[in-house]
Amino acid sequence: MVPSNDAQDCNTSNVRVIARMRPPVAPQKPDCIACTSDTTLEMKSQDGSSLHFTFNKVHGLPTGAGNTQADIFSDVQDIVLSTLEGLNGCIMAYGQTGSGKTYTIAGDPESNSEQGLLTRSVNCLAQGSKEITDGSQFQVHLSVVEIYCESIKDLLSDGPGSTSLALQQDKELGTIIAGATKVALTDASNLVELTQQALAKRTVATTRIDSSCAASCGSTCLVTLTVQRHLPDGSVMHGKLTLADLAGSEWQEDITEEPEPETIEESSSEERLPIDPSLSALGDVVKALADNPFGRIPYKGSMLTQALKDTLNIEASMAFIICCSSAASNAGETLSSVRFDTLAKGIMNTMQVDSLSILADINNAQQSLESSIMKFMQDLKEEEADAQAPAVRRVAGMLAAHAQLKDGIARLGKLHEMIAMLHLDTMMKTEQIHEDTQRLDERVIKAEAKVNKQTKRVERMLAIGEAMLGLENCAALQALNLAGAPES
Ligand SMILES: Nc1ncnc2c1ncn2[C@@H]1O[C@H](COP(=O)(O)OP(=O)(O)OP(=O)(O)O)[C@@H](O)[C@H]1O
Repeated sequence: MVPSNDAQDCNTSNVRVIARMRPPVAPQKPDCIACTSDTTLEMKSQDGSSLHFTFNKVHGLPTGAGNTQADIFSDVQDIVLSTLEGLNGCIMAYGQTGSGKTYTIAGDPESNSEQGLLTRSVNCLAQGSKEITDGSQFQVHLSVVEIYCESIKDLLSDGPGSTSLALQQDKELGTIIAGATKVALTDASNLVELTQQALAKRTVATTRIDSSCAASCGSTCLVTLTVQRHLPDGSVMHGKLTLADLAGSEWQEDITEEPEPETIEESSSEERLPIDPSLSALGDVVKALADNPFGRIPYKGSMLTQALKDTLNIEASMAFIICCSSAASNAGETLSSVRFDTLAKGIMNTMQVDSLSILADINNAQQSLESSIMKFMQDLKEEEADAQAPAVRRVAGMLAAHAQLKDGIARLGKLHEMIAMLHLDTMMKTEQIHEDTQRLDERVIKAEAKVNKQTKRVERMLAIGEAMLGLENCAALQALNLAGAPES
């Protein structure tokens, strides 16, 4: 069996699998596993046959990529930074006890070169948030818990209830560990103390028979960095990064007997289960994601998989760091670890197949849409020819009606103007007539007064005339009398 997945670019794939070889510790037995390039591992069996495994990146001697803590971080740095954009990510260290999982995740926070992914991630978030200049405000919180025998313990607190925390669903934040201490971080300055405190509180991993548990358990440490980004428009983005230092991946049959150097054939049985039930559940989730990432994923299988739900899905970025030893005595475990990689790579392949089939669907849909549009255009052209003449006539009729209407409106406007002028003229004339009438009235009054005056004069003259006539008559009578006219 030779897994033959092609290596993907380590910094672009949503799911990446990285192998990290732990340097041999003297006096380990001769190497049985070696890096053959910075993406391939070769595992030699005692009979001279060999298996080859391909990863996104292989770190270790003699020909693998650099194996420093900084080298490992550079493979996952983009996942860390994506949390500033409101995305989720998960980086898991998987491998047998002593293979370097804690060294990879925590390292030595006091030493610059030995700092693990945690300290480097916090520094990276602090630097990355400074480089975002759109006015966003960032808050980063750290919580560290241990999952041991399906019980969640707060590693940053000794308070009451800190040993049996529960998982809860939050509308905005997704899956949260209720009551877990959250420490606000601005930089990595207090990480030395916090990391030491958390490591000291961690249950000593019991990968051999554990009398306190029904099933033998290992201790998994989950370090969560939550990022809140307050945007200038008032909205808030949430990103979450989980660093998982998984329980040792020893296999069940190994706990009953001292490990013997195995042949590859003996150790390649796929029936065996990891010693830690939560690792079995993790394997189920990874397998389900590989088979059908849009199907039902069995997160409920363990506390670990439930806690990882937000960061272990196809919308999140995932990195599996397979820590392994090159020593022959660890061949069985190393083979199991790299087999886990095959599962994880299955997710990657399924996602690629899915995206390829989605792309193919989109292409098909696009092609059928294009041909529908072409046909529609053709039909339209034909119909246009038939429909054009009556349509043009209709339009011409409408244009003529419109012109008539415009003309009518213009004439109406002129008429309105004329009426207004006429009205003004009538008003002016009425006023003139009114003034003339007044003047006439005044003249009539004056004339009447004059006539009255004349009439009175005439009446007076008449009266004088009558009086004179009377006097004349009297005088004539007197003269007659004086002349001796007979008395009557
Ligand atoms: N790549 C490495 N370079 C240098 N030292 C390493 C490396 N990997 C592991 N070590 C050393 O090996 C020892 C065991 O490593 P570590 O504790 O990280 O293993 P582990 O896988 O976490 O084991 P456990 O499952 O018991 O927690 C430590 O002393 C660590 O410093």
